[in-house]
Amino acid sequence: MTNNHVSPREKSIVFIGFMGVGKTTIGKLVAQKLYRTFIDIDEEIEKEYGMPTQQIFQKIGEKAFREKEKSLIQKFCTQKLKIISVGGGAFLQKEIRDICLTNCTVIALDISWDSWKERLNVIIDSRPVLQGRSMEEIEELFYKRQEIYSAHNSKLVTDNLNVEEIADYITDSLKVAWEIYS
Ligand SMILES: Nc1ncnc2c1ncn2[C@@H]1O[C@H](COP(=O)(O)OP(=O)(O)O)[C@@H](O)[C@H]1O
Ligand SMILES: O=C(O)C1=C[C@@H](OP(=O)(O)O)[C@@H](O)[C@H](O)C1
Ligand SMILES: [Mg+2]
Repeated sequence: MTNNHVSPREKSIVFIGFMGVGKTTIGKLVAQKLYRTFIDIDEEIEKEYGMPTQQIFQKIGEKAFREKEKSLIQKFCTQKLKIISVGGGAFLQKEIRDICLTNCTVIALDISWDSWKERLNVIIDSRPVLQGRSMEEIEELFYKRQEIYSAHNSKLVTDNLNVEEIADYITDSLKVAWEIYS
């Protein structure tokens, strides 16, 4: 089942981008502004396993996490009218990229390395992928991952914007696009 036949207005919206760029925060705000249901795929995975991501990686392993990530993305991204934030590693899987791009409007949130590194302290405890890596290794991962985020419908560079400004900009842009295509 796909929902690639649905109108742009009804398509679910998916936020992608590197860990800590703001997908969960912005997704939640955009959902509120558009009166839509918000789904955070990491939160759904955590609910299924009954433990935080950190523990899922430690006790069950990344492979199981990635399988669950794929099946939940398949489940929610084929529904209409949802606002969905996927984890920063989701687009490593081609199947996930295809599901999202076929069924949804994919918005990439981008940030420069200089701005992002200020955020590392806030996020590191809950991001197993970043732990035990040097700053140089994290920087390398940051740039390597940019390739997978290039598969999108639109992109916003978020440097120097607060979360309200970002959510307002995205909401307004979506409304304009929906008017044009209606
Ligand atoms: N535009 C922004 N400016 C400042 N802090 C931000 C911004 N967007 C997100 N944050 C903060 O960065 C951290 C990571 O945000 P989060 O939404 O969890 O990112 P992601 O889901 O992409 O990993 C949170 O503490 C959040 O409050
Ligand atoms: O980039 C990644 O590999 C991951 C990103 C995380 O989500 P956020 O991008 O919301 O931090 C979460 O899915 C998990 O820790 C793995
Ligand atoms: Mg998140």
